[in-house]
Amino acid sequence: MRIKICGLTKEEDALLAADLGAWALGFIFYPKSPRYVAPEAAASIIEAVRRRSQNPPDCIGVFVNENVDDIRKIQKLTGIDRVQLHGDEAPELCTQFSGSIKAVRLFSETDLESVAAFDGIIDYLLIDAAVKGQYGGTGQLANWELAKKAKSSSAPLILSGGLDPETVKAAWDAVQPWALDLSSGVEQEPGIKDHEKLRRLFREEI
Ligand SMILES: O=C(O)c1ccccc1N[C@@H]1O[C@H](COP(=O)(O)O)[C@@H](O)[C@H]1O
Repeated sequence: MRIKICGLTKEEDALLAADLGAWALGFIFYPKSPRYVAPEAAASIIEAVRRRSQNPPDCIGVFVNENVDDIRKIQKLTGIDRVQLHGDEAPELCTQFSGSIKAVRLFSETDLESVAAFDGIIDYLLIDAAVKGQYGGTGQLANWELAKKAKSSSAPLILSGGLDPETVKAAWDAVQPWALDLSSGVEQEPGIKDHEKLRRLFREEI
């Protein structure tokens, strides 16, 4: 099971997720999020993870409708491995970044048409819950039936949205994604991870 742990703001949480075997760690650079982390703080956490982990996970920066120059500045400052574009970014913007993850919220079947436009441009397609007025970190489940249909994309699928240690197995069995992404479902409070929930998650046999 490949797992991304997102919304990290503390070094000890990131180190634990890395030690438990997370495939990727996510840092939210969207100022309106309660999980926002300043780029300087993220840089220090990423440096610690790379120095102290045997097998350092991919470090991913999450952006919402940010401009290309500001994303590049944060990439350079933090050393993130990839960007996750979690807003209304057009395919043209995604072409500016190699190895990107594009998050898509599927409200209905018609939104599947927008997924096709990213074929060949992105490295991973992330399906998140569709909640009007919120870009992510909602704690709501995505529509797994629509997520399954999005697997027709050429990009490997990462399933996200409201997952926690209790729901990951059902999500994995139902959608068979390439990876799962968890944030609020392994928190004590926004931005602070619950170590017991993280341990329970990685004990799940999927
Ligand atoms: O976590 C946030 O606050 C956030 C804000 C804006 C865009 C994305 C955000 N997080 C991403 O949302 C999904 C699902 O989160 P959850 O498991 O439902 O809490 C995940 O990919 C986070 O990276």
